[in-house]
Amino acid sequence: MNAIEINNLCKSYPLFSMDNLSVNFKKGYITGLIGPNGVGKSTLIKMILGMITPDAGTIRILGNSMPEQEVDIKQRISIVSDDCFFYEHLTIKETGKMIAPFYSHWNDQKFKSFLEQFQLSPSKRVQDLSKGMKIKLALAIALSHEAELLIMDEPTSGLDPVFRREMLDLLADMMQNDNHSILFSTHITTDLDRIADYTAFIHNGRLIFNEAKDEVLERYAIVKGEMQLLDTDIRKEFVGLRETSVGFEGMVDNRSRAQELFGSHALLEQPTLEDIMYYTAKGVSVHA
Ligand SMILES: Nc1ncnc2c1ncn2[C@@H]1O[C@H](COP(=O)(O)OP(=O)(O)OP(=O)(O)O)[C@@H](O)[C@H]1O
Repeated sequence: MNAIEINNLCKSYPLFSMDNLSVNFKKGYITGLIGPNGVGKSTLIKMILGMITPDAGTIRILGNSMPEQEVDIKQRISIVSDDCFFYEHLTIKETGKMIAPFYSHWNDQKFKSFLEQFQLSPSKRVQDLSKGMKIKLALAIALSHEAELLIMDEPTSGLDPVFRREMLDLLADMMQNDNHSILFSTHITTDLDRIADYTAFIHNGRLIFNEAKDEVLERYAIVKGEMQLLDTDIRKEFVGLRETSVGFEGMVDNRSRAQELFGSHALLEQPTLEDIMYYTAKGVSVHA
């Protein structure tokens, strides 16, 4: 069962295009959406949320079609992003009061308890909140109306490491309930190391992979060796390659193939999600 199903989604801007992107995000899991700057993560999330109209393609969320069933969908999802809009002149308490009637499952007790936990004073005005505090407010709202799907666009970028950790723990707790799903777009791949079950990697408007995180980390490998191991054919095996005067370091997307090719002549290491992002973005022409 999928929380989000995207089929043949297209969107073109003068200097960017997403062509026929198809991807499903599984229900009951946390999927991390990763990719370098400007590859289309926010564009994808905004299309999912109906904030941008796709040129073509279909989007289904929790079994319902966007935008046709947007009103029902919005009751069942929560959004946290650093451009969540709040009225600047309202206090936190007034903001909660204003938002509550929009949700049939709003839980005011929960909202108050998150404000306390996040050390947000109800009498403080939105205009006086820091960027990180606004994210905390968005999260308190998001977690207070029994949403089944939480969509987060770069939620941790304005947060200090202490609250970031606290937030990741909260999300992990939320996942104890099988009915919940999270789509979490971020540059901070270490956050995903901690909590993501699946990782979807987008590059230049294309989906590179959407797989269980642990399988991705096992499939890819960093290969380190001496320059004489490289020839034209071997170079083509690399997703990304970085050469120095003393040797090379590159990434392949098939660890078993690399083991066959290099045997004990090269060192194979497990990459991090950040390595995978770096080498895929840079390609084979990286020189140190
Ligand atoms: N309204 C727009 N008009 C023209 N180009 C746009 C518009 N919105 C986004 N773009 C372009 O589309 C591309 C993808 O942008 P998007 O914000 O989706 O990237 P991103 O992967 O979320 O990046 P980041 O990680 O930096 O937030 C970028 O090249 C951006 O300049």
